[in-house]
Formats: sequence, C-alpha cells, structure tokens
Amino acid sequence: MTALSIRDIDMHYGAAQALKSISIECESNRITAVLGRNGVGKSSTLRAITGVNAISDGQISFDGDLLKKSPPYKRARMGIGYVPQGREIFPLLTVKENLETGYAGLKRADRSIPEYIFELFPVLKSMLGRRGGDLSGGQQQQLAIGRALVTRPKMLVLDEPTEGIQPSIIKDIGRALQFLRDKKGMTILLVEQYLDFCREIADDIYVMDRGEIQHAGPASDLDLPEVRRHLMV
Ligand SMILES: Nc1ncnc2c1ncn2[C@@H]1O[C@H](COP(=O)(O)OP(=O)(O)OP(=O)(O)O)[C@@H](O)[C@H]1O
Repeated sequence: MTALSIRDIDMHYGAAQALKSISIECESNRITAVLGRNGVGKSSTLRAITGVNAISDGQISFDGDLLKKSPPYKRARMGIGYVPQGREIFPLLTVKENLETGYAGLKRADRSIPEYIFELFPVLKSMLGRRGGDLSGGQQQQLAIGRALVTRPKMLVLDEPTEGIQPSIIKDIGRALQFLRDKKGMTILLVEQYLDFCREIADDIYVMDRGEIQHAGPASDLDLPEVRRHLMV
C-alpha cells in the first residue's frame, strides 16, 4: 500500500524552477531513499511534503488524502514527522524540553515521551537535563529524530540524517530507522548524498539530478555506475 504519493510536482523559487514534475511513491512500512548531490532539490521535495514551501503544480497525498494547501502543523497532526536538515534543535532548551516541544499537536493523554526512544538512543536519557546546544552533532541528530518520534508519527521524513556525523552514530541511526520500520510499522522517507548508507537500509531508491527524478527502483536493483555518475559533482 502507498502511504505517501507525490505526483508530478513542480516548485519554483521566484523565476527559478527547483522541482520539475517530481513523482515519488513511498510504500507503507518501507524505507524509501532519495539520493542526490548538493542543490538538486532534495530539501525542496521534503519541504513540499511537510508544507513548508508551496508547490506550483502536481499533487501530494498521504494515507489517501490530498494534502492541498494544508499547513505544516496539520500535516504533522496527520502523522508526518519531520527531521529537518541541520537538526534545528533548540540550543538553550534542555534535551527533555526539546523532546517535549513534540507535544504541541498531541492530545493531553498522549503527552509523554515513549520509552522506546531512550532504548533506541540511550544517550538522550543520560543527557536529559543538558542543553541541546551542548550536544555533539550526532547526539543532536538523535535528539531531532527523538523529537519527531514524540509526535507519534505514522511516517518519518528525514533530511540528510548522516550529514556531518561520525560513522558509529550513523550506524546507530541506520539501526534505529530499521527498528522503526520493522517493529513500529513506520513508513520512512529520507534524502541523502551518502550512497552506501542508503544501499544498506533502504528498500526503494530514487535518484535525483537537477530537479528531476532520474532513476527509481528497488535498492537491490541499482545500476551503480549510473547512480554514481549522478552523485558526482
Ligand atoms: N529559499 C530559496 N530561495 C531560492 N532558491 C532556493 C531556495 N532554497 C533552495 N533554492 C535553490 O533550489 C535548488 C534546490 O535546492 P535544495 O535545497 O532543495 O537542494 P538539496 O538537494 O536539498 O541540496 P542541499 O543538500 O544543499 O540541501 C538549488 O538550486 C537551490 O539553490
């Protein structure tokens, strides 16, 4: 079953076209990765999904409902959890307070931090009282994922989760995403430049270049030389 369906979307920044008829299908309970180098439109695609930026053509539907012009907070309430590029954690708030910002769209009864988040990322538990700004880049990435999970999403959308992060934490993040797919039934979409990470954890892979999708298919069926060609600057 398709969880998120993106059909022929265009996006413009003024006169510049960033996305050209992009179509992506994210199947339920699978990890979909969109690969591409800097500036090809990966973040713009995610901002279209989360409603941060408007599209100029095409349509996006989630769980069968057209998203139309619904604002980001409504999409979050529908179950789309977003982990933005650069983490965007609050540096002066504690780890616990950062996690609690995920309560905003939740019913009172749901306002708690699910314990499994600390099982996935034990470092967050040991640093609950520390300021977000004191954490390393990798710890901040774990916090940003944790915060998105607090919103109890059906789907997680991540913008370059491995960017600037040391290999051991990249492995932890990969394991966490597989756990969320396998044990929590989540649908995951990530955009990345890191080919090997995507090959290891993704089920389906899209390759993007200059605002367009150049390849789509199962991760097991990648034309590696062709993909590498698109990833080279
Ligand atoms: N706010 C903006 N105003 C104008 N142009 C923008 C804006 N944001 C992105 N762009 C342009 O749109 C294109 C796609 O950018 P986007 O950030 O989506 O790419 P990306 O693949 O996510 O790259 P990166 O990895 O650097 O974030 C680029 O040419 C970029 O310069």
